[in-house]
Amino acid sequence: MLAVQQLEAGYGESVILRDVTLKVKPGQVVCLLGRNGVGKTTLMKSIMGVLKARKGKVSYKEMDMTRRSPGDRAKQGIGYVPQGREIFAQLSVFENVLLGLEASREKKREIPAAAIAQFPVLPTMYSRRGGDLSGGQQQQLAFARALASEPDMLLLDEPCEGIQPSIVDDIRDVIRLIKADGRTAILLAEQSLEFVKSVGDYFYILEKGSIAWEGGLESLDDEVIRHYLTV
Ligand SMILES: Nc1ncnc2c1ncn2[C@@H]1O[C@H](COP(=O)(O)OP(=O)(O)OP(=O)(O)O)[C@@H](O)[C@H]1O
Repeated sequence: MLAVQQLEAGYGESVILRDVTLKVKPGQVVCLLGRNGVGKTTLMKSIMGVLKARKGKVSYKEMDMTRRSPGDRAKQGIGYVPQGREIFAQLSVFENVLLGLEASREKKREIPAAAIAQFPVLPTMYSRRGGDLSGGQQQQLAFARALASEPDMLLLDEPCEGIQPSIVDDIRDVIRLIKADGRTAILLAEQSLEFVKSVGDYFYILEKGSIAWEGGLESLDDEVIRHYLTV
């Protein structure tokens, strides 16, 4: 479904990602792990097209996306919940969700019920400004905005960062529901091992901008964790 091949990307003079190759199959939850600053967000941005690849290829559903715009990638069915959420503070909660509809493949007028079903608090806040919501509520809004386009691939960049435990549990439930439904694949960058182990099917570990390890849940043992993830 998603294939990243020998990707190189960076900022200005600095090369951050080198020779990154990974795959996400339909319906799979693939987790991207690694210590702070190894390049997880840079990889997410490169897959979404917010950051241009310098070398290598990003393909989605067998289509070469490497030179396509982020909007184009969204229209092909890639949803993105960026790190830090990037809610439009001055727009209302409703307008923020509507922005997700803009990315839909077909021109839809109504927010799909499934996009907000897991976040019942959001409709009660539709007229409030996005910037007035708490961090956890903003994260729910970022999910709803991404789900409004009914993506079949969802990029989640550290969705639990700075979020209170009850909302983390809600996010876990949403990911599990998406997984059980089987229609949307997920690439999840996350620091919390406990969280990724509870939802992930397959794991990649980034170290200094390259894939240093990959494997299934059973092989993500204490030795791997100590070697690549312990700070
Ligand atoms: N806009 C930018 N300009 C220059 N360098 C950047 C920029 N964004 C990130 N970097 C650098 O790229 C490297 C990788 O950062 P990135 O945010 O991708 O890592 P990460 O694994 O997502 O880290 P974290 O878990 O802390 O979010 C870091 O050294 C960071 O300082």
